Amino acid sequence: MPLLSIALLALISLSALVIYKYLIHPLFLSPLARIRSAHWSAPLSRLWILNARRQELETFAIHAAHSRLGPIIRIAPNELSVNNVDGGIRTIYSGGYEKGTWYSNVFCNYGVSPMFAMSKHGEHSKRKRMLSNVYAKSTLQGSKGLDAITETLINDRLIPRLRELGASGEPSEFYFLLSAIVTDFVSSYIFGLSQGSNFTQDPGMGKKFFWDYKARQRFQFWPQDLPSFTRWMGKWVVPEWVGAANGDIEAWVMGMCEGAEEAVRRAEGEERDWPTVYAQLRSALVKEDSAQAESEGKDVDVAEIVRKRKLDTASELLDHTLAGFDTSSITLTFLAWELSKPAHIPWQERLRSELAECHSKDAKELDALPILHAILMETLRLHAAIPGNQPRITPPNATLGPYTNLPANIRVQSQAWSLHREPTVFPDPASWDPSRWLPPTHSLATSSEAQQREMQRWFWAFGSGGRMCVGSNLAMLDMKAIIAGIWGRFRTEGVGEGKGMRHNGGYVAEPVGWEGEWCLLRVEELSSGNAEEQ
Ligand code: HEM
Repeated sequence: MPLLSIALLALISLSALVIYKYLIHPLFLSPLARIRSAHWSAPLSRLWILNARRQELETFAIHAAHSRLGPIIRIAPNELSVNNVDGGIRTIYSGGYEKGTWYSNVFCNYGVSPMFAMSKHGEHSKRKRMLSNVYAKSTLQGSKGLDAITETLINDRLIPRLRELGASGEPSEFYFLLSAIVTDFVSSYIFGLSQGSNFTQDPGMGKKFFWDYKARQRFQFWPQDLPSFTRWMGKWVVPEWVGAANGDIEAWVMGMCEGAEEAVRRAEGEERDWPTVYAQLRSALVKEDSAQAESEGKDVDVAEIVRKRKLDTASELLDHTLAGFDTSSITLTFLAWELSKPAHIPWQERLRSELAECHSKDAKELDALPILHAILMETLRLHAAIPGNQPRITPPNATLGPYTNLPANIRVQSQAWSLHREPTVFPDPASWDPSRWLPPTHSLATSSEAQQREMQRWFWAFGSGGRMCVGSNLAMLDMKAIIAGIWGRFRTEGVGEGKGMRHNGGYVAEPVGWEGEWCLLRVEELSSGNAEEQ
């Protein structure tokens, strides 16, 4: 056979193979071919979804596609999005579907994975068992240390700061203020009040951290979705200053860890200065490594274990600090904005009356207030801080809704944005209406008991299953304390058109801002009534 014919034959075979692999199989033969596509190109390439992710518009693109095509859609050759509870989030997030590398590509600190980024179930659940107890509702509500932290943060930091802002007569940026107070809250519980941040009284430091964090977040797409390409392109896609900002955050958290370690060694002082989460993780890691050393017949050296585990500890607690700061500040900023709209002033007044009736304002009592709870739940629904995709990887022979025998290693994702806008569950889903969450016996309630149960099943602000938010109870507690601290004695009013309060359409939905402003509010201190300290 002449050489030319052999080459031609090879070329034809290669072309046939390429056509089969990249056209015929994904379009007609793949088990995913039965599933409706969000975009004509989705069965053939990831370009459409990657482009939406790069522009941080994915959440909206996926939502529009679900609204058109139903609860299970194909968004790339090997990627699905699912917007359903039964046959959807209940299957995907209740075990068996691992996290994959999407999280570990960016959520590693000091080069070490915290539990959030651990891809395998075994190591993740071991770490989660070490920490769940300090974040349990009963632990938090019974913690004298947290009680004292709350009192200091609200009475000595937040209220005086609001008073200053009110007295100035100028509108104030609430995104900064709320970021500062939630960071102080979460870092004080983790590391102890004296070791935690004090951004509320030092807004300059708070802003530095805020901008370092934004730098870290803005370039996440590249290493997260295109890790090999990013390694190859380096600073051409992720500028060097992002690494520097990240380094500053790591150094700051390491400083808090070192302060907490000293507090543990001193083992005395006020309850509010005890580093609850740090001490718990330290003791669990020491226990684990001591057992290992004993089983190998070696001496146990606690100081050496603490030194060896320094980065594991810091990485875990950096993640909790950032998770607590970012999500709660976004939620509270949207809440402040909603409550300050002229149409929602009646909700502000109802909240104030409810708070006036509540005397001790301890965590348990605040938790039981229906209006406060309804306002927060409605904000978490409409303005979920993590409304974007939470990807997982299918195990072999997975079943999702009517689709059986799905292959392993398919990326599947759900998003709170769409679950929370399901009109059959949340009527008039685009409107902020706390009354839907009020108990059916309340005079302003609009949902029956059965509707409330259904809303709870679809409510996904904190995720679900084994990877659900470990800090959800702390978040609810600190946000309720902050809301009570503000609207118990201050009135707020929106300034301008709120153009900055549009959601980002990525994994996290912070308000995107407009000309350097997010949520500008005017604050006024009320002279009477609810002015008791917490
Ligand atoms: C409004 C406040 C909060 C919201 C809306 C929120 C939301 C979430 C969501 C949706 C997840 C699952 C994410 C995923 O799998 O992709 C998550 C996980 C997590 N959150 Fe939160 N969170 C909040 C506050 C906090 C706080 C205060 C902490 C601090 C302790 C925290 C620590 C974590 C951690 C460590 C995980 C990973 C859990 C695991 O891997 O098992 N979060 N959060």
